[in-house]
Amino acid sequence: MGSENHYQMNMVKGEFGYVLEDVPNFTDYISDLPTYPNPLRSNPAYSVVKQYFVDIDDTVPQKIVVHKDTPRGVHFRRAGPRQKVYFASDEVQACLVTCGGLCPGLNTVIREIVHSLDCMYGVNKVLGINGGYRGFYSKNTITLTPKTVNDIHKRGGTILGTSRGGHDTTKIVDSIQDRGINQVYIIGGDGTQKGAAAIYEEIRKRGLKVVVAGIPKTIDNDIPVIDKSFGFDTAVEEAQRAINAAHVEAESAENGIGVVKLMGRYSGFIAMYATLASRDVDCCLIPESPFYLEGEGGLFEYIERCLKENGHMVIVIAEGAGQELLAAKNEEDASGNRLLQDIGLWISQKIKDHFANKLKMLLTLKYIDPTYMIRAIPSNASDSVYCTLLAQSAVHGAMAGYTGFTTGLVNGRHTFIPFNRITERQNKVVTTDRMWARLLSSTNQPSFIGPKEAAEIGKQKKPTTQLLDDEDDCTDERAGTSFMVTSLIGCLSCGQ
Ligand SMILES: Nc1ncnc2c1ncn2[C@@H]1O[C@H](COP(=O)(O)OP(=O)(O)OP(=O)(O)O)[C@@H](O)[C@H]1O
Ligand SMILES: O=P(O)(O)OC[C@H]1O[C@](O)(CO)[C@@H](O)[C@@H]1O
Ligand SMILES: [Mg+2]
Repeated sequence: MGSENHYQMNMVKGEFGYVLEDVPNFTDYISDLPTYPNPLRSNPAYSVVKQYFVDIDDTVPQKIVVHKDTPRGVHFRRAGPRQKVYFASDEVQACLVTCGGLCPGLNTVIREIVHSLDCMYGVNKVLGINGGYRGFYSKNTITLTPKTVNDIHKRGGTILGTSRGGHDTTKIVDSIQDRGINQVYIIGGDGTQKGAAAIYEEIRKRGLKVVVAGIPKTIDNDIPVIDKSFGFDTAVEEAQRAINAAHVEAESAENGIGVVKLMGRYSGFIAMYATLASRDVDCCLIPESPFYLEGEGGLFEYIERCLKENGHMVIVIAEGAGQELLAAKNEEDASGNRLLQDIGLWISQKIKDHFANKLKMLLTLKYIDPTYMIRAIPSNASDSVYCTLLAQSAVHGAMAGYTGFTTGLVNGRHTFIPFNRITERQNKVVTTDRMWARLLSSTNQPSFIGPKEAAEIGKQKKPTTQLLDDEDDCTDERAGTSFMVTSLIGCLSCGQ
């Protein structure tokens, strides 16, 4: 076994190409810390469960499809309760913060962290940071108890409020120190996890016994490594209502077209899965697959064909699709994310103009933008269970002295993932993988790839049985989970 220690990740190498990308622990930078038996041992609910505690050597492979001679590859530490903990119950002062955009399930995660700390570990000092990162140094905190958070999972949004921008590492860590906080739970997307990594690094530099635990939140499902993010199933489910409405409108009119815009700034997962689930969608446009309007193989030609054949059609478009076709806006939000133009409105106008002016064809187009309505609802049943398990994993990890980690589901198992693995790239739909092919074959839409480009892609293609090893390939395979979408279709990223 060899090992390399970095601030954000401890890499342990074993035999047969085994690699453990381990998360930091207090023991990496603080010596002689006292430990305590896990209070769950005497908890009537859990004490009877056989093998309740996770073995120190349990790890979860990132790739589950292997050949007999392939290296064992990257593994992550399995989440779950440990025999020993690094905090006495009355020593813990925890805090929770939510950052970035809204997502179904935020309140469920908040509730479950507060409840897990209390019911499992007897921790009852928990603060809520108001209004995202800037709340650490510019707002009052709120006290969170099992009673005050008891019903919040039934509501959308976040009871703590959220914001973009305002991440000031020094001020945040000063505030953590001043308030005597020693467990920080940070719920948010890719930007938030980058901010959490900076907070963890500063805490470590100061040598503080303070856990930084991330819970990945992204309605767009744009966080890599994990099987999927909470709220995604809910978003796909809720999107069906908008697609159904668009279909009803389109079907009821002569040459009816329904256009539905769904969220997905850089990743078109919601649009892709909502399309696959619906069966009423004739065309799905996502940021990862550039498209064009005019000429052979273009969108207008396809629309004309659909209208001739069926008399109506439904188009789903992700908000980040086709942005290159619009005049650049060059504006950013407070976190530095590029502000997008309304592609749904733009494309609706283009379609109307084309059919009225060029083809002199009468059509009825209805544009539906349900994006914020979808984001604002509470989590559905399967996401609620997922949120609960993520929250419990974060609490178990924190109590066991792990820090600088994000909790996440990898191949259906809960794991602790180093921040740098979560923040180094974005999860995107891979248009050369099977899932996008399934979508194209289900809608019959053009691939918008010219014959020349297709030949190029064909040349680059690896043999079909080759296992995927480099970072652009699918690293998100998962075992069948009980979740609605994943269990039916497989890997969200690559469609294996
Ligand atoms: N590179 C970074 N370093 C430190 N903080 C960051 C960084 N990127 C973003 N943040 C902070 O993280 C918070 C959330 O970031 P952002 O608005 O990009 O949302 P997000 O977490 O990516 O969620 P989503 O994009 O899903 O809405 C903001 O307060 C922002 O200042
Ligand atoms: O309007 P806001 O709050 O900046 O959020 C919009 C963005 O947030 C997201 O929902 C991600 O959280 C994106 O899909 C979307 O582009
Ligand atoms: Mg983001």
